Amino acid sequence: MTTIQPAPELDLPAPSDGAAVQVLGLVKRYGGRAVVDGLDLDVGRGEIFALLGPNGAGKTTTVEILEGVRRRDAGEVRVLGQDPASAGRAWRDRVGVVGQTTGDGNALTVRETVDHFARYHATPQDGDQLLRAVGLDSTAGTRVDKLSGGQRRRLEVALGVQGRPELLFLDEPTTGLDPAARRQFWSLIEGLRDGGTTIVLTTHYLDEAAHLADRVGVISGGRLVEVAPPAQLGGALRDEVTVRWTEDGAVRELVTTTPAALLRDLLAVDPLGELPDLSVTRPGLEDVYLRLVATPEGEIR
Ligand SMILES: Nc1ncnc2c1ncn2[C@@H]1O[C@H](COP(=O)(O)OP(=O)(O)OP(=O)(O)O)[C@@H](O)[C@H]1O
Repeated sequence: MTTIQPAPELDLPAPSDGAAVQVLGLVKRYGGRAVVDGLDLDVGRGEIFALLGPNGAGKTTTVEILEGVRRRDAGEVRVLGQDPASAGRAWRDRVGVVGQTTGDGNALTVRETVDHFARYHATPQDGDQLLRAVGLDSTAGTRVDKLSGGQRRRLEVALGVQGRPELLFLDEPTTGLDPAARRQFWSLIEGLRDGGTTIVLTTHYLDEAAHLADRVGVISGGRLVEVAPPAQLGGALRDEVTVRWTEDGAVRELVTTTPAALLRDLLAVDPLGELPDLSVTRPGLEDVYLRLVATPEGEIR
């Protein structure tokens, strides 16, 4: 059985004030088609912000523009107070990036890789501490091309936080990790947040967004359709309760914002009657999310 250890403490930068990310009217087009289409976004310092959205919604494009590795066609972007399109080396040192996994390996060991990349940072994390934090201390002598997919992902996360970034971008960080490794990763991220690091992550896992994020932004068709703390996502949609029961052998279903009144009305028809198989269900995060990203025709955008 795998024991989930709390992530060891990392040595982190002191938090500073002001917004970490400010985006206004961001547009990115490919071949005349806007894949990011007037996106506005603010992320506060010290916040964990999760971008959720279906395949092709524009998450990676947005995050890569914020990282300064993709050009935008229009809009204002400030990341740690600077425009990433023109920011220099000193800014790059303050930003950590963990992109979508490449699956590439090399003949260096895990430890050699960590030591190699340490040279690129002014004040890198201690290598032993870093490998312990991502659960790779017992794999330090293994060649990178011999790692499992999940172990490689841990190494990529280690390299992303090695320079003690003030702001960390994580693109689908736990894709390919087993449940225990995901939990360990979550505690690593919480440790970073507790130390003052701002984190912007993209994910397809609703439980991950619900567990980690202070706020979730739902992106669909290149626009942010909603931003809220996970428990408040969907606003009024959350009040739409589904009441189900069986009547004359058939399942009946009604959606209402006033379930008590509906039940009173149903029982008033036959006060001594029963409502077999009665259930009253509030929508979960997944129901709300699917409604937010659906087109008026009910398809996923
Ligand atoms: N270099 C490119 N040239 C042309 N189209 C692109 C390019 N990169 C991305 N796209 C298109 O832009 C749209 C948004 O892609 P993006 O990768 O940002 O989506 P995503 O929300 O990250 O999706 P996923 O969840 O699948 O990773 C998609 O339709 C994609 O095909």
